[in-house]
Amino acid sequence: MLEARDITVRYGSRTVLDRVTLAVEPGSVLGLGGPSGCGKSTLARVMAMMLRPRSGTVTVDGRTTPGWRQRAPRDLRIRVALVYQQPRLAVDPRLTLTEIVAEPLAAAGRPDPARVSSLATEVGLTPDLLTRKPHEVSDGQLQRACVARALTLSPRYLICDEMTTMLDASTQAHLVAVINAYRAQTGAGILAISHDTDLLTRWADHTSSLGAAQAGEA
Ligand SMILES: Nc1ncnc2c1ncn2[C@@H]1O[C@H](COP(=O)(O)OP(=O)(O)OP(=O)(O)O)[C@@H](O)[C@H]1O
Repeated sequence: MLEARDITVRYGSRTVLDRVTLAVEPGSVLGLGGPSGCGKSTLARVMAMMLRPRSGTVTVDGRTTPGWRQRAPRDLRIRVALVYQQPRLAVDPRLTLTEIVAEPLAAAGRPDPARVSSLATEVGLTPDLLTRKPHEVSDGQLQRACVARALTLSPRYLICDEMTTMLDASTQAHLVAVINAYRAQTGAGILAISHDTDLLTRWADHTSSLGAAQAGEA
């Protein structure tokens, strides 16, 4: 289970999350909705151990992270992958799509071109696209690369933060299908964050909502 417990986050004097608790079960899709600005992306970053909360804990399969960002143990961090809403802000513009997909494997010191190639095929990237750089492809094509990149190290949990909001319906359907297949094969747990209640109803086994009250002043 990926569990956030009693998470409180403040930006300056503003409390964005106030003792929020949320758990993602292995093998299931938890949908998380809530109004714009209520703190969904903030919670996603905390659960991926990329943002240190003011208080609260994140536990991955029974292990509570002792630190955040680089201070979280690497083997714990790579259990949780995050796909962002805006792929252009999530990639190095100098890299080709192949290099983007391969990044986590390269960083781990174990390049695996066969895995990169099979993930690229799964997400629907053709060989001609793989040699291009981000400015030469569409948002949908780039997001396909970001989904493949998120799966390279076989995370136990995948957080999709408004992953398909900027995409056309067919790319959205394809990427949701890829993630569902990954979940079925591996038993991974998915946190699907979206303000699109139709998408969450179709995709998630359970849904939860961060209330507007979370966005109050401290
Ligand atoms: N680094 C930051 N510094 C200060 N305020 C921030 C920071 N990041 C987010 N905020 C503010 O915190 C609030 C919650 O932001 P967050 O992105 O987590 O909400 P959200 O529910 O994901 O919103 P949306 O659905 O619009 O993406 C917003 O008011 C946002 O402006």
